[in-house]
Amino acid sequence: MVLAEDKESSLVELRRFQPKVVTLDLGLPPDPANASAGLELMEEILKLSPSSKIIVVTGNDEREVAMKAVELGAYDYYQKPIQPDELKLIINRAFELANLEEESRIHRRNENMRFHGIVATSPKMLAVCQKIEKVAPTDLNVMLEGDSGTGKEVLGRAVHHLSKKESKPFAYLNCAAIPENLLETELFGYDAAGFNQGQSSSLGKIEEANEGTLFLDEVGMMPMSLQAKFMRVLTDGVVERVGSREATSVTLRVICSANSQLEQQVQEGKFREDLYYKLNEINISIPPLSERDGDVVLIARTMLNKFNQQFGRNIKGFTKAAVQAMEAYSWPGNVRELENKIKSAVVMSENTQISPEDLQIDESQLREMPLNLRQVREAAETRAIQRAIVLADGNISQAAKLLGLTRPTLYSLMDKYSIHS
Ligand SMILES: Nc1ncnc2c1ncn2[C@@H]1O[C@H](COP(=O)(O)OP(=O)(O)OP(=O)(O)O)[C@@H](O)[C@H]1O
Repeated sequence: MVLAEDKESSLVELRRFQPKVVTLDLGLPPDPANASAGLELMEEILKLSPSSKIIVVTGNDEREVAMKAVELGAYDYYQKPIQPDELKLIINRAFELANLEEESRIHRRNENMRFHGIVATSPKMLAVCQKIEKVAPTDLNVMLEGDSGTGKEVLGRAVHHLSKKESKPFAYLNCAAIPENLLETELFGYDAAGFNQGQSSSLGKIEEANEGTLFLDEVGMMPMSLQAKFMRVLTDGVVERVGSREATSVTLRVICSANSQLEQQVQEGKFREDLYYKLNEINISIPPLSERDGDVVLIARTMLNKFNQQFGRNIKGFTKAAVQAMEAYSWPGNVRELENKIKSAVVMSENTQISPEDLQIDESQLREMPLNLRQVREAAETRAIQRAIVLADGNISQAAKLLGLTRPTLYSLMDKYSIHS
């Protein structure tokens, strides 16, 4: 419990402690008989800490003032003389409500963060998630472009789960992982009747995905001969299995992933232009991890929890030096590399906190920092704010406290740097 005797000291304590519940006697010095200073203070408290529950304490004959306070945002009022047991009851109820509201805020935020397995807080990735939400319900084909390990597959699956086809099949095929001669049967299926080799017929991924979504990973690796055949599936809506002349109707939405060289492949005649445009109805470009301010630490913490559970470990967090190293590292292998480094650190570390050595970060890959002072300051402020928000689990009051700022100042900085909680 924190006590304050006047307006100034109560505002100082409020900034320091961000209390969940405040009891406020409206009769403040220097004129305790007049409630107007008390009401003004109440409004200031609510501006600084909107989630605080304020219980105003008024004189016995000040019911009207009490009602006015409630109208202005007080949670409840209590008329003197004080009966400790009664007041305690009201205070306990206020704490319960404040806790419930906080839980629900955390829950809502976690829901947002767990956007189908995608952990993100950076403006760039939040913009990608917004695009995905927008495009998912349309039936347009989507091309996800980005470097290896940036999360194209998880995002592709999110498109399917957010689409009208969620309850329909989702079939996945990695065009780079299957030898060229087997890719055709994987994709189009196989009809044993056309051959005499004792093999049984099989359904291809196209038919498997019928009425749902087909995800083609690394579509740029599809050989030219199959590109022509696949283009026919998309334009005519029919598929013929290898060894068969019979055409089966299919309706498909295709999501594919590609690296940044696909457009060049098209220019060089190595990938069909018509297929490229058919698959690229919507293009979503996924930024490398090094361009996602604040994501590294957030993803690292999420993965630490996941691997602690998976491997029965109890590593508490990251040392300051580890956080700095993670932020300065360029992550050429993107999220997959981060995932692997955290996994190996969780399994191997002998410490309670993960150190830079546990992460085996290659120091030659640490990024150079800019020299321009404004840029340095802005980047540092952005990172510090994002880190504080992550450490405070999204609680802005808590984050402001960690940063030594007031909530309104933090909000205006978040606005300035387009940081979302
Ligand atoms: N934003 C994210 N939050 C949490 N996990 C992620 C995120 N992005 C990727 N991952 C994880 O990182 C790993 C690599 O992601 P994914 O396979 O989707 O990348 P990719 O771009 O398809 O890679 P590649 O091009 O090499 O196939 C996966 O284990 C995935 O779950």
